[in-house]
Amino acid sequence: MRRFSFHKGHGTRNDFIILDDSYGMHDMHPEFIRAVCDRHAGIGADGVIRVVRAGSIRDWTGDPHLWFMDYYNADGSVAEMCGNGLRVFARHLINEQLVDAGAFDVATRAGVKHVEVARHGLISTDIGRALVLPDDVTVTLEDRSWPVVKVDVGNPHAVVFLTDSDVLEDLDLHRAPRWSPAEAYPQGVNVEFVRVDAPDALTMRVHERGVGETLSCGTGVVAVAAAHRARGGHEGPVTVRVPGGELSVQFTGDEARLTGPAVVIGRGEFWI
Ligand SMILES: N[C@@H](CCC[C@H](N)C(=O)O)C(=O)O
Repeated sequence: MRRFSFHKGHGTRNDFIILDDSYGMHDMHPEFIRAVCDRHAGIGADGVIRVVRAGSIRDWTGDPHLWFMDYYNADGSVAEMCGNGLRVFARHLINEQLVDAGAFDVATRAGVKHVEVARHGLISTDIGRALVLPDDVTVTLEDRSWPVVKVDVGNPHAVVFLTDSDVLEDLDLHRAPRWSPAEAYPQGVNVEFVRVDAPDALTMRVHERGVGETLSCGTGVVAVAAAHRARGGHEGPVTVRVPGGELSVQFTGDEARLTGPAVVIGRGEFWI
C-alpha cells in the first residue's frame, strides 16, 4: 500500500485533487487518477493537478524553475489547460508560500500564464488567445442538433448557442453530446450550451471531455465569451453564470483574462 498527501480545492465547484511533487517523483498513471477521482471509492474530483517544477516535464523548453500545472481529467486523460484549475493551483501556491508575490507566472501545457490576486481575493488569470475557428460542425444531444462555434482555448471547445425554444436547465447532460463530422475534434471536445441573458451576461452548462457534466469550466467560460463576442455580442467584460457560480471574462484584443474565486478546502492522506 502507498500513502500520499493531498489537498482538495475548487473553483466555482469544479473540483480538483492537488498533489505536491516538487521533485517530479509521482507516477501519474491513468488508473491511479481514476481511483482518486472516484466519488464513491476515492477522494472524488473532476480532475487531478500535480504541482511540479517545469524542468521535470518532458519537452518543456522554457524556464525550468516555474511551477507547472500538470493537469489530468477524472478519466485519467491529460488536458492542455484548465481555467478553474489554474486559479486553484495559484491559490495553493500562495497558501503554501511556494511563490512570494501576488502576481506570478505558471507553466502549463498551453504555455506560460500570468496570474494575479484580484479584488475581494478573487484570482485573475491570463488565459491567452481564444481562437474562434471557422468550421461546419454540428452537435447532437438526444434528438436535437445545433450548429457549433469552434473555439480553441489551448484545449478544444464546441459552443452551442441555444434557441428560444431550448431550455438550458432541461438538457440531459448525463450522456455525452455527439458531434459531426467526427474529424472536427479528433482528440475529443468540451461542449458548452449557452443562453444569452443580456449582451454582457451569459448562462452556460458544460459537458467536459474526460469527465462528464461539471458545475463549471473556466476555459469553457472563456470559449463561450469569445464565441459570443465573435457573433457581435459584446466587446466589454462579460459575466458567465455556471451551475457552480459566476466568472468574468475580459478581452484585450484576442487575449482573454478570466477572473473568479478559487479555494482550497482541506488536506488529507490517501492510501492506495
Ligand atoms: N475544467 C477545466 C477544463 C479541464 C480540461 C477539459 N476537461 C479538457 O479535457 O480539455 C476548466 O476549468 O477549464
